[in-house]
Amino acid sequence: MTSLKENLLNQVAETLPSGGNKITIVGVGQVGMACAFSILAQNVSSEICLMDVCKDKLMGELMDLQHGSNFLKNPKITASADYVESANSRLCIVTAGVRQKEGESRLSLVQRNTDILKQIIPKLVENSPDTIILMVSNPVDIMTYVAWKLSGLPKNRIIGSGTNLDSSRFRFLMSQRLGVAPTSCHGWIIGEHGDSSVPVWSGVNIAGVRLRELNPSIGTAQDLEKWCEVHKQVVQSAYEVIKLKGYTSWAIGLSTAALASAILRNTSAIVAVSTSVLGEHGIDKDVFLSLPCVLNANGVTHMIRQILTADEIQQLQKSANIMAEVQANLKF
Ligand SMILES: NC(=O)C1=CN([C@@H]2O[C@H](COP(=O)(O)OP(=O)(O)OC[C@H]3O[C@@H](n4cnc5c(N)ncnc54)[C@H](O)[C@@H]3O)[C@@H](O)[C@H]2O)C=CC1
Ligand SMILES: CC(=O)C(=O)O
Repeated sequence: MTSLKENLLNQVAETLPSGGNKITIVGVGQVGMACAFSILAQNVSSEICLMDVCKDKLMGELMDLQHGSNFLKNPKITASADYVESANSRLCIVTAGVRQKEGESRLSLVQRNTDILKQIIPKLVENSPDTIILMVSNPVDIMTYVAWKLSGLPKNRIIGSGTNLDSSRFRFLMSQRLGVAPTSCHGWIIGEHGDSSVPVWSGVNIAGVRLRELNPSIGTAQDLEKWCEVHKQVVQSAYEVIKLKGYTSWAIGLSTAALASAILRNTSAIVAVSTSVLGEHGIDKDVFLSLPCVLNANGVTHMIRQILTADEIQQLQKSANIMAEVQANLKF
């Protein structure tokens, strides 16, 4: 018997398996779902594959998102615990793993999340050998290094969400002090996404006016206006939000969607992401840290040679040494 579907649709060609902008998100916890929602709501991709080991949660999240399809741009949303479903992904975003408890540092998660990545990264690459991997799981700089080692991919195609989020927090907090929009406050946080992050006070500017020219001690202990508190608040942000609501999610979801957009739309946006920094600013360790990078369909294609002060370089090298020390004790 001919089905209703066959009577309705006269097939004239095959449907392609993928539209070419597929994103796989591994881990459907608070962060993975905030990434998925931001990507779908902003129409960054029309095809999302969700993956997790927790099958009930995976199916629940899948159905809940699918039921909103009518209010989106007709995305194709799938979910599976089998990595075959992730095949042909342009981008794989990894948010799987444990998160900090109240007061716990990101670095304390390192071995637990390394062990989890061993189950994930090789399977992603096997099914999507041309993919770009965007790491979000913490400690993100070290997890990006681990993913690079496990994947065998070139360094330009392994990226960490890094200090794109810290820089956004910095710009928001500056905007609160100055009463102008966050996007009009220009400033970069580089180095570790975490406790040793480096604020580039020498470059902070509004409309090209460098704040250090107006206040030469900005960011230092001598500054009477205590602008250094803004960076302290950035470092404390995650600890504070985790204390209040148990986890952070919306800001990292939005930050990740912006990075995914730069990759899928090949924009060459300049963003602070975690990348291999061996040889940059005198760093002699094989570690991943954030610097302003050009991000496009080939991943990180360039790093910006920021003009840093001697103190900023020293802080960056300190970040690199901390990363190298933790990496030396990792069991792969
Ligand atoms: N880079 C950044 O700026 C940020 C990073 N994070 C990090 O993101 C990670 C996830 O955080 P949340 O989503 O809040 O945690 P969560 O506990 O809500 O979700 C983690 C998910 O990972 C899944 N998972 C665990 N092992 C897995 C495996 N082998 N394969 C597939 N899925 C697996 C779990 O089932 C769970 O659904 C944490 O490491 C957290 O520290 C969180 C916020 C910001
Ligand atoms: C948890 C974390 O890394 C953040 O929100 O910055």
